[in-house]
Amino acid sequence: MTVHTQPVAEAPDPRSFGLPVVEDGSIPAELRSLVSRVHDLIDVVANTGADRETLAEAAAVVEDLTGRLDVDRRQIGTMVERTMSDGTTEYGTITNIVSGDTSPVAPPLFLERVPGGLRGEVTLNTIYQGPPGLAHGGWVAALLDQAVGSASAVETSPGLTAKLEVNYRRPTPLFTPLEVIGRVDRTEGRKVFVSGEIRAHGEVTAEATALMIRVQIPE
Ligand SMILES: CCCCCCCCCCCCCC(=O)SCCNC(=O)CCNC(=O)[C@H](O)C(C)(C)COP(=O)(O)OP(=O)(O)OC[C@H]1O[C@@H](n2cnc3c(N)ncnc32)[C@H](O)[C@@H]1OP(=O)(O)O
Repeated sequence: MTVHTQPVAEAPDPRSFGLPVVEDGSIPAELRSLVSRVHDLIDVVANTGADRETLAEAAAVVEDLTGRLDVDRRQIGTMVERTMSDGTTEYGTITNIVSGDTSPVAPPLFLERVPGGLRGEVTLNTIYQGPPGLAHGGWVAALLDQAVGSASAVETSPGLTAKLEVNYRRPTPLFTPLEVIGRVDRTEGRKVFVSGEIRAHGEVTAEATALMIRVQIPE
């Protein structure tokens, strides 16, 4: 068995997989603003007590907007290139449901490099509600999957999750800053063993171990 503690490969350029890449700085501020407002809209719509006339008007306005915006769709698999605070270049899928720049559903989770992995902070609203006032377990798993998958990508090279085990230690609250951590524990060829956790008020609410399989880079 070979155990690597150092990066085992250069991060591949997604263009070599035939994927389009946009720089995060080239995403228009107006689009970022729209994404943020639609995120708020989803939360409001899920909880509104507005009267029927207002609801009908809102549905018509949203239908009209949807039609106007449904032009020039990006190619599926479009990636965003960003430079992390330590200078590392990172790639992420632009509509990634957890951290995509243009996904209105994403919390979003932005992760920064720390020794051995990545760390981020996120606060969840009712979009992510499962039990009353608490995060849905599937979303807790999604946050952890993203954190450990991204940690694996920046510490070694990108891969897919082969196995993810989550221990739910405490309920994960909504409207509370959450610390999300992912790290690489060891690598063995294409296998990357990773772990992570979510903390609320410093207490671990969920922890995960996972196995990532690094994708093979085209020659
Ligand atoms: C450039 C692009 C940038 C992208 C940026 C991404 C950012 C990341 C953020 C994303 C975050 C979100 C992340 C997501 O959402 S990833 C999306 C969710 N995951 C998937 O859809 C993955 C589906 N599964 C597969 O595609 C294949 O099974 C994979 C690719 C995983 C392996 O199929 P592949 O044909 O390639 O490999 P192999 O079969 O030769 O196996 C190789 C080795 O691995 C061992 N093994 C395999 N499976 C398991 C298992 N379950 N338990 C234990 N061991 C397992 C196997 O025994 C062998 O070991 P060894 O015999 O060598 O010792």
